[in-house]
Amino acid sequence: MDGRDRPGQHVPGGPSPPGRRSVTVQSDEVRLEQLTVDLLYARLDELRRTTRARLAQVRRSGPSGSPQNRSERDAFATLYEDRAALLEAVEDRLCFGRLDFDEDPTRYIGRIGLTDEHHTSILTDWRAPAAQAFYRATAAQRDGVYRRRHLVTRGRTVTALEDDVLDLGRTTGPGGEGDLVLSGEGALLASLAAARTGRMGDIVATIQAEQDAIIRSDLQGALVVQGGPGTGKTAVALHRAAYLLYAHRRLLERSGVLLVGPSRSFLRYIDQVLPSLGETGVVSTTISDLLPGVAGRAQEDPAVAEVKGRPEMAEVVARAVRARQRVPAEDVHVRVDGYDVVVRRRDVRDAIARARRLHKPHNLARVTFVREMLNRLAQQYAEQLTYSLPSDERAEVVEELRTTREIRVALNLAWMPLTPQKLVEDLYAKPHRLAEAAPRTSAADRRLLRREPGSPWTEADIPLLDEAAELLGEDDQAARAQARRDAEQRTESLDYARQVLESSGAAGGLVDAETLADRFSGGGSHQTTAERAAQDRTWTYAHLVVDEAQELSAMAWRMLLRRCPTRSMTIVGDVAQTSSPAGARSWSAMLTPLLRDSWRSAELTVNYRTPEAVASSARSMALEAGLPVSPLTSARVVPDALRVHPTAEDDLVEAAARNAAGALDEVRQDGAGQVAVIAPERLLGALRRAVGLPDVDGRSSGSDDPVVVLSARESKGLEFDAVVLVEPGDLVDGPGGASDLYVAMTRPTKLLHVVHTQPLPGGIAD
Ligand SMILES: Nc1ncnc2c1ncn2[C@@H]1O[C@H](COP(=O)(O)OP(=O)(O)OP(=O)(O)O)[C@@H](O)[C@H]1O
Repeated sequence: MDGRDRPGQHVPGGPSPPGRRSVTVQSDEVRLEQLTVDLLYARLDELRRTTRARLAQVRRSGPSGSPQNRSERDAFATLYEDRAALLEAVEDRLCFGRLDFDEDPTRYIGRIGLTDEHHTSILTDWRAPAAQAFYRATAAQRDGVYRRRHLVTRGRTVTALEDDVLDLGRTTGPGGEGDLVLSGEGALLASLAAARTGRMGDIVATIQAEQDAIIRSDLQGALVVQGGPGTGKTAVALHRAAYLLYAHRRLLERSGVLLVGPSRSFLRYIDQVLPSLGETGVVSTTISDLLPGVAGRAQEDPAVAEVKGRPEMAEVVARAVRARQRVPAEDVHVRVDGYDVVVRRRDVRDAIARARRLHKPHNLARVTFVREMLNRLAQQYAEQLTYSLPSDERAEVVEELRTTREIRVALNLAWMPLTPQKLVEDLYAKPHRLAEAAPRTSAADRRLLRREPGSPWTEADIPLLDEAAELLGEDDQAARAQARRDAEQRTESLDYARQVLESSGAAGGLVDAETLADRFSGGGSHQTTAERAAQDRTWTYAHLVVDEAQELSAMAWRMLLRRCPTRSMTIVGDVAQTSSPAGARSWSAMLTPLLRDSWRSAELTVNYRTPEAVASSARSMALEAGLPVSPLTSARVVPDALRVHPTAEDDLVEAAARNAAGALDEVRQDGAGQVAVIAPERLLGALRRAVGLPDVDGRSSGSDDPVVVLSARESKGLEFDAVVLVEPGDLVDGPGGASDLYVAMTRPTKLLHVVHTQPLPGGIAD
C-alpha cells in the first residue's frame, strides 16, 4: 500500500467498512489461511493435470473415424483446451474472501467455484448467490454473517488478512480459533494505490455494496448507471456482463452479449478484464466498427457530427429511400420484337403502391414491383398477338421484357436497387436529393452535410448507413434459408453439447455448451457465436452493455436498439463528461423517446480513482461551467496531489515534459506506473517529441508506454498514476468545452500537475 494514502470520508454504501476493522495481521491466522489456500491451489493443479491428460488422450486418438467422430474429437480437444486456458486464467487471487456465519459452515469466495473429489464445495464462485453476502452484508443487515474476511495474496502466498466484523458483540470466533483478526486499511485502498500499467484490472475481490447491487440487478429491461468519474462504471459494467453470463448462461449463450465502447484504445484498455473473470465470448466493438464491411475512421467536424446524430435523420433516410420509388414524368414507349409496350405512369404508380403495401425493405419490395410491372407489360404485349399466349411462352416474353435495356432502365428509375453506401453518398453529394429528403433541415445544416462522393466514412455516418441498410434490406432469400437450416442444426448441437457436458462432469461455469456446440456444428468452420455475430448486421444480442454511453447520438442509439430487441441493456456513463455535440446531456431526454418507460436508473456515488483534492478541484470547475455533475465522495486522500505551475509561453512544452519525467519518478513502483500528458490538439506533436515519443497521430492513447501524450478526448475512460494537464484554458475553448477538461482532470490516481500560461478556468485553483 502507498503509505501516503488514507481513506477518505466514510459514506453510506461507499468503501468504508460497515463493521470494525483491525490493522493487525496475526501470523497464526495467516498461517491457518495459508493451509486452506494451499489446498485450493492443490485442487486447481489437480484439475489442470486432469484436463491436460484428457486433452493429450483426445489428441492421441488420431485422425480416424467418421466425419461425425472426427468432429466430436475436435470438439473435445477444443473443450479441454478452453478449460485448460480458463484454469490457467484464475491463478491470480484464486481465493480472496471468507465468510463466517452464525450457523452455516465457513465459506471461501474465489474467482471460480471448486469442489473436492467428493463433489463438496470448497470454493464459491463470486457470482453465485452464496457469495453475495461477501459484497453486501453490513453490520445492520448481516444475513447471518458475523465476519467477512479479505485474504490478500501475492502469488500463492497469503500476505495479509482484513476483517469486517459485522457482529460487534463477538470477540472470538467459533471452534476456538483464537482472537479475531480485525482489519485495518483495506484491500480496496491497496488496489487503488497500486501503480497503473495501461491495462484495467478486475475488482472482483473488492466490489463495494452499491456496485454489487448494480452488478446483480435483474437481466430484464435497460439499466442506466450514472456516476461521476472514477466511480467504477466501467468496472461494474464488465463485472455485470460476467455475472449475467454466469447467472443466465442458457439464455445468453445463443445470441451473445455485445459490449460497445467509445474507441479501440479503450477496448484495448479493458480487454483483459473479462478473460480474467473467465468470460471470452462477449463481442466488443465501437460504433465505428459495428456495421460489417464499413469502418467509420475519418475525422469529422463536431458540428457536422451533431447534424448527423439528430433523431430526425431517421426520417431523412426514410424519405431518401422513398424518393427512390418514383413515378416517371412521362410514359416510356419501347418496341420489343416489333410490338409496342409502354411503361405507363399509372401502371408504375399502381405497382409502387402494391409493393409498398408489403412493408418490406426497399430492395426486397422491388422484386414485387418489378414482377407486377413485367406482368402488365406482358399483358400489353399479349393483347397485340393474334392468338392467346400459352403460359410457357408467356414466361419467355416476360424474360424478354425483363432483359430489354430500355425497360430495365425505366424500371430502375422507378425503383432503383440500392446499397446503403450509395444512398447515403448521394444524399451528401447531391443537394437536390438532400433538399427533397430533409425539407425541415435548415439550408445551413444541409450545407454542413455536403461532401464529395468517395469521401471516407466517419463514425457519425455509421448509424445513418445502418438505418439505410435496415430500410433497404438485401435480397437474401438464399442466405436466410441457409441461416434457418444452420439455426436448426445449432439447436440440436446445443442440446447434444449440454448432454455431453453433464455426462463428462465439466466444472460448472468453466466451459459452456455454446462453445462446445460451436465445435460440434462447425463442420470445419470453427466460428464462435461472437465471431458469427460480429459479421452479421442483422444479428440480435441477448444483452447489450454500453460504456461511455453519454457520447452516443440518437441515431447511434437507434442502431444499437435494433441489435437488442429484448431491450435488456446495461448503459453506463456520465452526462457531465459528454463531449460529443450529439451526445446526451440528460439520460431522460435521450432515452425516454427511444425506450419510453422501459428503463431504470442507478447511481454510483464514490470516486475510487482521483485523490480528493483533485476531484474537488475538477468538480468546482465543472460546477462553475454549468455541467450536470453528480454528487461524489472521494475514497482516497493523497497529500500534495494537485500542483499548479504557471509557466512562461516559451517554456510550456519543456515544463510539461519536465513535470512528466518528475511525476514518473514519483509514481514508479516495481517498474509499473504510467503518466499521461493531456493537452490541446495543437500541442500534441511538440509534446510527443519533447517526451521522446514518435510524432504519430493516435499513437499514445491506451498504449503501455510509461509516458503517453494524448488529447482529452482520447483519455476518456482511461486512467494513469499521474497526469500533466497542459493549458486547460484551451481545452475549455475547444469543441468538447468544459466536459473535456473535466474528463482530463479526473484521469489521475495519484497526482495532477497543471501547467499553464493562460489564465486558469474558474474553479480549478479555488
Ligand atoms: N470496488 C473496487 N475495488 C477496486 N477498485 C475499484 C473498485 N471500483 C472501482 N475501482 C477502480 O477505480 C478506477 C475507476 O473505475 P472505472 O474506470 O470503472 O470508473 P468510471 O466510473 O468508468 O470512470 P470514468 O467515468 O472516469 O470513465 C479503476 O481503476 C477501477 O479498477
